[in-house]
Amino acid sequence: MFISTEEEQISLEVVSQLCSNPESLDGFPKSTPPLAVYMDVNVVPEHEKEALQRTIMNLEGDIEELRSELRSLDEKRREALNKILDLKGSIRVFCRIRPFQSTDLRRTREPISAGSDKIVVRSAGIRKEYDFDKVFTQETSQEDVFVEVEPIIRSALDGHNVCILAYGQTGTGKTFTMEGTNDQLGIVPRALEELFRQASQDSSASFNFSMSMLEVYMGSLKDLLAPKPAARAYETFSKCNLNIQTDPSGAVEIEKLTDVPVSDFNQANRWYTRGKRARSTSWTNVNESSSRSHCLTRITIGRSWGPAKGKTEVSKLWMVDLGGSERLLKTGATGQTLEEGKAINLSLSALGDVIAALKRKLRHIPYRNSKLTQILRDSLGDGSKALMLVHISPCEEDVGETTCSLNFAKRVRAIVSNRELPEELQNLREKRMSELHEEMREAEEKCQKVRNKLQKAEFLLHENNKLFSTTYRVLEHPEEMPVTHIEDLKEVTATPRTVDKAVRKNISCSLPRFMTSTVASRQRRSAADVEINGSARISRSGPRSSIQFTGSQSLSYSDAHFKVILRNSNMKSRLGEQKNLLTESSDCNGLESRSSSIPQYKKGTSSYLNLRVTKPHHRRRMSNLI
Ligand SMILES: Nc1ncnc2c1ncn2[C@@H]1O[C@H](COP(=O)(O)OP(=O)(O)OP(=O)(O)O)[C@@H](O)[C@H]1O
Repeated sequence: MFISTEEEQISLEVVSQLCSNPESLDGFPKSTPPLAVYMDVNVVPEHEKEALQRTIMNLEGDIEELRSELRSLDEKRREALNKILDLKGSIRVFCRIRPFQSTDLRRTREPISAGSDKIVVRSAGIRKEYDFDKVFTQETSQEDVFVEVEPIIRSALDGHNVCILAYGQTGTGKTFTMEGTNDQLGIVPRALEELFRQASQDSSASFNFSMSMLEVYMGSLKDLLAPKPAARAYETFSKCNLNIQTDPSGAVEIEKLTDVPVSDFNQANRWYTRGKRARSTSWTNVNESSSRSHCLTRITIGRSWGPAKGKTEVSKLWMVDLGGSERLLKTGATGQTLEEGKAINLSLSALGDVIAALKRKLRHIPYRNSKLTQILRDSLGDGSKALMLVHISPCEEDVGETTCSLNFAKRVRAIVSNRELPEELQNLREKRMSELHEEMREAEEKCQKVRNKLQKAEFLLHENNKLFSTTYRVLEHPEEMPVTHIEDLKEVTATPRTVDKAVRKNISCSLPRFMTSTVASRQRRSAADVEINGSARISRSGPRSSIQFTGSQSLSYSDAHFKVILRNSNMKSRLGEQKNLLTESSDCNGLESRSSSIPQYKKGTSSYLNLRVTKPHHRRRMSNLI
């Protein structure tokens, strides 16, 4: 700490030395051996600084270890989840039955009966059974549906391409399942929320998200998040006919498709609402129902992990509300409606072919047969996960459509159901499944424990770093000094002007004329004072370091010892003993350059020198002054 007067800045180090050795004031400096003056002074002893540095280093080491432990646990959890999903099948098919509605013709006999993974249809004396990975009955809530969907969303965060498709006859609840309503949110908004929630909890990786929405209508692609003029009018549709590109690695990109970065759920949800609005208004010239097209929402997930988050990978989560499947003969569609129906049926049939080929592990997968399958190519193939939700109506009059949808599901499922496996294999599969679930649960539990430890260690590191920087940086940058220091400094610097003007006047008078302050120097000084006071105000509102200086460690100009020193220096000035030294140091250049011309015994030890030298980095604990 140093003290600033009108004409001199006096190191408190000198004050400290002098106060602890009052005799040195007499005949100073020639009558006493040179005092040891520490030019590089710190408020806190060096060993405390080192201890704090050691603590910080240890904490940094701990954090690195915890992070790597978290990474390997997360890797275990990912592997287990992946195996579970693979065992369950990388393409899974669920069925959801829409509840009866007031507009439905209710018959006493209901053609559909449901089990947890089975649907039975009875119609015209024929009974047909369909197996599913999961069946959602009319009572199933949106939340219960999402619980089953959630693991596949986690899998998208883990780096897999994922595709969730809602399939079914018009009016069976595809949009209800995907979008939902304001009070019964569907899969898309829930998935967006879940992605951001899980990403924020995953400290083993960092994530960034972007979002696109497009519509496939009669084989053409339309960007739903494009700037408004391009999205509004039907005439501009052709301009929105985007091209699908596939690179040699098989990754699909849609040329010029708007891809907006989204940083939180609210932002993503706003874009989603905008895309839905664009979908519902964009085709009003062409058709009245949005079910004439497929609506695709894509979330691109960038994941960085590993040491220094150096590894990155990108995955895609597609959520698709497919166009309604129709039996064209039954609806008696003609003209444009007939063409739309044909286009939808063709693309749905192409989708069925692709999924069935993938299920059967065929060598040729017919992706090229429709725009829809070209777009989803890299999210339906190897290493990706797909979930199809087939929607059916509970009504008797829709039983034909229902059977078509269930047959489609049977085809894409294309696996031997668990019940059809030999008992031994069934048991093995079940056993492996429960082992994997246990592995995953354990890994998740451990992850949580490590995460808690990591949080604590990071908090401690932050606090120690704060302590270090407030303590040691302040020593070098007094303007950043915590409030108690500032108060001390203010007391020391302000008091002379208000309390001890006479002392300053004496000092000033004792100096040769060329050493006294000019108008400009006074202006500079008052500007600096304003800065110090300003800093003090700012610092007061900021957090305080846990290392605080006590009142006893401050020194003011009203301090008796200090006045003695000032008087003494004043007296010596009057005697002209300082003249040479003061002249030498008055250029305010570095001490090094001056010291060469100073006799050895005065180098770094002369209190005279210190009385004159301004060394803003110098601070000294004041407790030994008292
Ligand atoms: N599980 C459900 N619970 C409550 N209401 C539902 C459910 N499924 C569908 N509905 C209601 O049924 C009606 C038709 O649903 P929706 O529009 O989602 O069908 P869709 O298959 O998307 O039709 P389209 O193919 O024409 O787009 C809506 O009013 C919707 O709210």
